[in-house]
Amino acid sequence: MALVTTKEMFRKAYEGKYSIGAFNINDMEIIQGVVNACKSRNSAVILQVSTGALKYAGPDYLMNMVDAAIKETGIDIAVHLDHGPDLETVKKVIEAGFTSVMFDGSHYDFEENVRLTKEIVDYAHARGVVVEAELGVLAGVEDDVQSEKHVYTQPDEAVEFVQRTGCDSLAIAIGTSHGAFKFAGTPELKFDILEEIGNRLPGYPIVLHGASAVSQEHVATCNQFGGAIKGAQGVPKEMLRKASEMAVCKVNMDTDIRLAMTAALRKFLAENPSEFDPRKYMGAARKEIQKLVEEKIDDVLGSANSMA
Ligand SMILES: O=C(CO)COP(=O)(O)O
Ligand SMILES: O=C[C@H](O)COP(=O)(O)O
Ligand SMILES: [Zn+2]
Ligand SMILES: [Zn+2]
Repeated sequence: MALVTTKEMFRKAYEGKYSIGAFNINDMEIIQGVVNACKSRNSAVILQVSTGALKYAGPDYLMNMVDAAIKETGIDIAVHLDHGPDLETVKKVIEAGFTSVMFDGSHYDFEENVRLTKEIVDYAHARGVVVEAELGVLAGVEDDVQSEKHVYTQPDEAVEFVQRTGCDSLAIAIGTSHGAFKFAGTPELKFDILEEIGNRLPGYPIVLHGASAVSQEHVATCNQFGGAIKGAQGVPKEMLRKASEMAVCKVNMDTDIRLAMTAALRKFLAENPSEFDPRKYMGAARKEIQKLVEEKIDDVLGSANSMA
């Protein structure tokens, strides 16, 4: 049982052809739902914190809840900064005890991304913290930057980028995007790019952002009980499974947690109109998150017993 970096997790995941789930955390119920599922499956996990979550909950609240989760469950947990924008934020979370940071320089040009990422890597490695970087741009809104089209990661650039920066893992763009509306038509991912990067960087862990599957059941439940979420579509489970068997070692999911939580809350409150005890409705949300994460481990990630 420990607070760990992702180093050993990724080594085992790569060899075992599975991936580790990286779930965004914002409050206690999300943390508990996720780690209870991981405990029940004996799975390692990454809990990741966006700058929005840092603002909402604060690094110390989140870190102390994660410490409690480790104590309670005994599972291996890495605490990771998601889409870190600058060195200042990186310094702040390392100070709070995070074991892994992402620097997202994907919206800079290649040379600037290399330079800034290298600076973060030097700072983090000197403190025993690992670094995820990003190359290529996901379509949609990312880090407050809107991109109409995917800018797929070029395998040549990926190899050069990893060699020059020394980053520990790399997020690539192969057609996924953030949020609940990933594809207008038939879902398609560029597996040829992932395959080539995997061949050119053997043993190197690749990260897939925007990897929520968007449960149609959760969307339907939201809509049945007062929601208005139209045309939501995620990455098909089989594609995520395939990516996990390839070089992808970290699968990022936030939207799926949001949908599970919202569906459970809407349903509970609609069906129990006289109830106003937060422990009842937040408890229902926590339970739904746990069920979601257990299904992820079983059907998508393949990370059960990764603690053994
Ligand atoms: O990539 C993510 C966080 O970095 C989350 O992606 P989703 O929006 O698909 O859940
Ligand atoms: O990549 C983005 C994550 O889904 C986090 O979203 P957020 O910035 O709204 O917390
Ligand atoms: Zn980005
Ligand atoms: Zn992301």
